Amino acid sequence: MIELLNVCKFIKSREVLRDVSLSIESGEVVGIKGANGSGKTMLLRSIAGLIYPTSGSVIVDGVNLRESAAFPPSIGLLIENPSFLPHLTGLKNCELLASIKDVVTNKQISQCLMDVGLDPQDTRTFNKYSLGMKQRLGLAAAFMEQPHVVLLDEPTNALDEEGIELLSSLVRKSRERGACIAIASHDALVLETIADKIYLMKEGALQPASSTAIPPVDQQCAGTQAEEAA
Ligand SMILES: Nc1ncnc2c1ncn2[C@@H]1O[C@H](COP(=O)(O)OP(=O)(O)OP(=O)(O)O)[C@@H](O)[C@H]1O
Repeated sequence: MIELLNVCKFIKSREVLRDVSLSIESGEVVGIKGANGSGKTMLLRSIAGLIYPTSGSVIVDGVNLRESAAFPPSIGLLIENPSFLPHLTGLKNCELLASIKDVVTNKQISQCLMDVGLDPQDTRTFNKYSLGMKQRLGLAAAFMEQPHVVLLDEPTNALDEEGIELLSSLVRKSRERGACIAIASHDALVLETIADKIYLMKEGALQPASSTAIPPVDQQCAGTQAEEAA
């Protein structure tokens, strides 16, 4: 479980997170939307233990990140541009990353590449990948160890329709196995499709997003009739 309590973060006297409280349960997908520079990435970075709050606390799977100076024990991250070694293939890059924890087999890594629509046998090196292929590889790396916490920053960047479908399927499967998932995205439609709850980040403060859903047809008619009557 992820729990943020009254998190404030100042960077050079600028408040980039303002009294943010948020909890994400196991098996829950939380979407975060908001304007450029509103603080979405900062929020994800604080959950990942990449920045510490100036005040307040971030507790991930029972670990208070600031107190223990630790990273969350089981985490998959796609934050900003995924960086890989340019002269290795996608498969080799993932195998190298996986060797750090050594919790997945090469067969599972190949399967994860296929799950994002990449060919594990592709001999092209990362520097020959298209933007969308790079993004897909970033997603494969984030999901390959089946982490309990998954943080995705703009995961639909550069993805085509098929890529977005595959991403949605990976998110659904992770939710089913009980992962806590946070997704920051400008793509409101994708968030509405895959998130259980959606929040709006505004100038560092987090608030529940008002629904942008189209009202049911009968209500639309009622509205039109009322306008006509008036
Ligand atoms: N390395 C940094 N040093 C200082 N301030 C930073 C740094 N990175 C981001 N900021 C500031 O933190 C605030 C929040 O930035 P953040 O990257 O979280 O926004 P965002 O909502 O993810 O935006 P976008 O939609 O453009 O990705 C902005 O005011 C930004 O200028």
